[in-house]
Amino acid sequence: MKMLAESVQRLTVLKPDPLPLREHLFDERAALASALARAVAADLRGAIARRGKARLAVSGGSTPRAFLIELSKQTLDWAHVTVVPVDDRWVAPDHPRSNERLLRETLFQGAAAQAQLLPLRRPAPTPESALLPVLTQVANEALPLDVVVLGMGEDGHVASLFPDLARRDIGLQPSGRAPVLAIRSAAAPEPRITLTLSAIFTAPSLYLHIEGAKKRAVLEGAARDPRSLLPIRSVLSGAPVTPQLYWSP
Ligand SMILES: O=C1O[C@H](COP(=O)(O)O)[C@@H](O)[C@H](O)[C@H]1O
Repeated sequence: MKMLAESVQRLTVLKPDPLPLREHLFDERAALASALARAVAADLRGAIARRGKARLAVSGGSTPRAFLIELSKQTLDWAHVTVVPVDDRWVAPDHPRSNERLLRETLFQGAAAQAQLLPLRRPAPTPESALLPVLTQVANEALPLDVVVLGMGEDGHVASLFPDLARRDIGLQPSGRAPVLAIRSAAAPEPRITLTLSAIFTAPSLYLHIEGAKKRAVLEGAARDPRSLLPIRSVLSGAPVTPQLYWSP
């Protein structure tokens, strides 16, 4: 495994707005996937040791596939782990764009299939019509989280919190009241459902899993610019813990 560097850095030169970020940089995606899986598994074991259960929220999309497969191979008491996607697309669970499908195909394999999956998507026509039962179940069974692994789109979105988010007052507030939000975005081809930052920020371990030079430039731009309205900036500026960046080209 090659790791280029690991350090705690402040990713801005614009004072007074230092944004702490602990960086784990790799030159290969496979090395990143196994290192991140080991780190997340250690956090989950710690949570199970402390309180008998662990709650994990993971991102969807294309980036986390190798990491989720590596995580499924980690030895831990999976029967005491609850997994919730940080967001999902409002499509059938067998649809190629379903984040729930990604989780079932990758993480929920072998011993890890004993974990409890808490899907965000329901067999209802719209995310708005299912919001109350989903929100209630997330609040009761998934929060507070122990570990969150957030991806990021090239437009700076995290989970399904897009730059054109209408309800920034709910989705991006560090201590908002609603843990779940229904999403309609011009950037997304389908309706979505997502955890809000107030739900994400309940976790004492927050990882950013970001791959590629373009996404890194977006991240660093958002970290440098205090006026940035990108959702990733709200993560960096609002997180109550130091986010850990796992990055590879
Ligand atoms: O739509 C989504 O996008 C982001 C980033 O996805 P990627 O394909 O660029 O890795 C992801 O984190 C989120 O969970 C997903 O629903």
